[in-house]
Amino acid sequence: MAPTIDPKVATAHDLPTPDPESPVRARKPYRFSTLCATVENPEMKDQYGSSSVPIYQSATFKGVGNAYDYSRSGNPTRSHLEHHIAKISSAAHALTVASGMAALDIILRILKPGDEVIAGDDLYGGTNRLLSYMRTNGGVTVHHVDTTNPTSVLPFIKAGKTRMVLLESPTNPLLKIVDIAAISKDVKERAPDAIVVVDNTMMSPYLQRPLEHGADIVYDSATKYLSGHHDLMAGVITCNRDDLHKQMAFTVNAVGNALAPNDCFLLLRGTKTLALRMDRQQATSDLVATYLHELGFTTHYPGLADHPNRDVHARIASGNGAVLSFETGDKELSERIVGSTRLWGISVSFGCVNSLISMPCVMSHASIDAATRAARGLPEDLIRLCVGIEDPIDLIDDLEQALIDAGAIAFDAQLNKYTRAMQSTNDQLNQAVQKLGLYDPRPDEQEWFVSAPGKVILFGEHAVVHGVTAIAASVDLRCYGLATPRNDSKVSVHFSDIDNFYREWDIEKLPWSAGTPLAAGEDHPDALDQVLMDAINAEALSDISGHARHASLAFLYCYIQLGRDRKPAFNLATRATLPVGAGLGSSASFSSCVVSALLLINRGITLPPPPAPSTTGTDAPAPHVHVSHQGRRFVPQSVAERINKWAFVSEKVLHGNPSGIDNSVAVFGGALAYTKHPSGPKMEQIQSFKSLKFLLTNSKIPRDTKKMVAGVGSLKASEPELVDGVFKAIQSITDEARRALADPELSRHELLAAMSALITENHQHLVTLGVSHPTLEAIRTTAAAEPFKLSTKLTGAGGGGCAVTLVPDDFDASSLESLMQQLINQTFVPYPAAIGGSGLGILSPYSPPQLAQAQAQTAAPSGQVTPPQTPGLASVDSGHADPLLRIAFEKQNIDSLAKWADGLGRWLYV
Ligand SMILES: Nc1ncnc2c1ncn2[C@@H]1O[C@H](COP(=O)(O)OP(=O)(O)O)[C@@H](O)[C@H]1O
Ligand SMILES: C[C@@](O)(CCOP(=O)(O)O)CC(=O)O
Repeated sequence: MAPTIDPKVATAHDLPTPDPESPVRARKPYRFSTLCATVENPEMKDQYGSSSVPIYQSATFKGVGNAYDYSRSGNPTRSHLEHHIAKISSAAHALTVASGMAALDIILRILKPGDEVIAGDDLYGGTNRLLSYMRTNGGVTVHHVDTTNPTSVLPFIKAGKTRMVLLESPTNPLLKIVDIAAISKDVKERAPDAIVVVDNTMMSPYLQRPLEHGADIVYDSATKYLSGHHDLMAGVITCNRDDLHKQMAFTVNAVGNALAPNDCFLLLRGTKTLALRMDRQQATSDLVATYLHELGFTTHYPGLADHPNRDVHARIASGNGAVLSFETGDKELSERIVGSTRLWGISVSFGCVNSLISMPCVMSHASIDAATRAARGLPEDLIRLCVGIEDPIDLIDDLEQALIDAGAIAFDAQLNKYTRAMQSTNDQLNQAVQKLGLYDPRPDEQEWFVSAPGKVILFGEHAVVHGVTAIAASVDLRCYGLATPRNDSKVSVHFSDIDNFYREWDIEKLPWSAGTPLAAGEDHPDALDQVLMDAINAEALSDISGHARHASLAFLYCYIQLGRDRKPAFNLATRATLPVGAGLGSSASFSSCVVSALLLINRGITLPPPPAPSTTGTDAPAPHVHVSHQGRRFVPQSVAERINKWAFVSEKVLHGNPSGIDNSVAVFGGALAYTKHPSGPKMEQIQSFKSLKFLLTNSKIPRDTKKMVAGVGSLKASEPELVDGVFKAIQSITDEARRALADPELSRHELLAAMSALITENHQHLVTLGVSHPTLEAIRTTAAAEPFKLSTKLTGAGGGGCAVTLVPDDFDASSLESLMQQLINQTFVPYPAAIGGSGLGILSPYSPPQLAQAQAQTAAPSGQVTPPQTPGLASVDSGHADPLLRIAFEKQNIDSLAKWADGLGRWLYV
């Protein structure tokens, strides 16, 4: 290609609208999106007619006296880009440099010592930093003025002194509007030598063309809208004045910060879709701004009817852009909101196709000191939103979920919509919500109903205790825990599944002073407090033995550790649809129920305000649509993590040295690849696991996880080589299983074959570790025999308990029936299991009408008050503190327990 113009001496651009075809019907000028998409420079035709401008990735050009010699001074790809930028900006000249700040640097080098600059007071932090540098090192005086009011600029415009006026409209991040046209006019009249410079990054040439309103130089950080994908850094400068262009082109060449060829190409490509992206981004911004405004947040966006100087903006710009900001009234609340979003990326910058969220005071504007920020009215709690091209419903849903998680909005049952919570601290929020009659803020005086699933370990049990990765998933069998307040000074437990065990303790007689108390809110250390354990055993459990003693010890240990401040009086009733002690993680689901009830009662965790009623997404008007959560995801991650840490403590009391995999599955649900680690477990959700079908068979041989785990520990000590070899082999089995489950190219048939082989292999290693049992081998043999030919392994601690059999998709119902019958004939209990469901659930405390209905339907046996007697309980003023619920829970048939619990109201899940 032979360039025909000298890029260093550009001429004013004619917009490349074709010449009129006839004097009667003239061709109209191209509109903006056409100009963007059409990269054409009639003076630089490509020799091959390439549709896309080639990248001249060359530092030097051969020959002497040609148009290009060295890429710092000029490069054909850059010439194309600069031509294109000038064209879409309706400018005579464009320069492209390494970043937006590089562009400002080039512009500020026009200044000389002694010059005065007038700049806005709501500037981007980087602009502010460079101006401060010029003040200290360049002998330049900078006046920061409220440019939103043109008259406040007037006193600073001094003929012969003012050399530059730096404007931005709308400002970032407060979206203040500056009348560029009025100020330019004033400057030209009073200081004709002064140059008006406009940072147009917030608008891009699509929405605003300051050169048409009197500006001399316009610059953009092209990292933002012009490129649009956050895949490059670039700055562009446009102007109509030849002298200024010449001076700045000289500086670009002299300092060597011109844009590199590859980035020129990317930027050229990005600009082609500028109008398209911006249309979508600002339409969504309008929705988001309206949503926040209607919730009652102070929202800054020029599209809002009450935005100050909106009329000025409408005069100089043709759109509102895609940056907005809002205030919450509380910096910590803002931090929680920002931290709770998932779709909105926490990042500086804007203008990208992906939506971003940030807090300017701690991010983009952190380089302005706090006192200056305060003086310039930049709120510390301000959240900036930079809207991308994602689906607006997803964006608003994600934002709404974050506002809920952070406690910024609450559901108003009367209005049937979310409204802004009055204040932000928990107590203030509780007061506000209490005033609205939404939920009882006295958690120790209300009933809490919780549940957690059991689990099946598919690969890696026992080895996981010693650092090997295991794969486990939740099963659709759960433990339920109901905490009912008492109005005496006793705490009690009722374990229906352990011989209907019931025991109560005088709260004051428990060993509160034994051991080392934890500070309020402190996490439990790794090791259990043995002094406290011994004291509980001696003082509260001396006459109890077996399962009931272990379960009571776990309960009392956590009760004392978590309840020192409140010493709450209540009864905890537990029941499970899971077989206890059969290797399906009953202890972990029990532990998760115990500690979540204790944490709720003691305010160790708090729930966000209530969720909106679910809709299907089609029947409600956007943007108040809920599509992503049906009670799921309601319990925030931080709350789930805290519950999981305490569930692990309870598991340690029960099991001595557990890996933590069982409680993690009980709390988080789904399927997990889990690896124990000194700095905290590594967990990864496995999605594809859910589609596999299993048959669980209970051998009905009781065994004790603690003893089985200890047994493997002793074998490891006596035969380290053997056991380490087995662990290594198990690690490669779990690695292989994870690879297979994640491999999209593996056919279903191949996946099932691989899983079957790995199951068989893993079981053999467990046999070597000595944790199988003749009954488990019998189950395996039955399932492996003709005509079934299925793979089985023990699951969990072994020594009895359950076996798990993989059931292929094409295994017909009658064969399954016949296999189950054969197992039943051998006195085993088989059941097909659904896996991968929800983790920990909490029955919504927000007085669901269904609850009252369910309670009304539960016939209370006449005159019966189940132990403990709780006179006066009915007077407890809470959502559903009613002894009838406890009676119904304890009397419910085990087969209908899950259904009954589901029917009580809305469950809020992790
Ligand atoms: N529903 C329940 N109620 C009371 N305690 C329970 C319940 N489920 C489990 N536990 C406690 O967990 C222990 C069983 O743990 P473990 O032997 O590991 O069996 P699993 O393999 O089912 O987890 C019981 O001895 C008891 O202490
Ligand atoms: C044996 C083990 O790997 C799994 C738990 O077994 P069980 O579900 O309690 O039978 C122990 C552990 O990981 O803590």
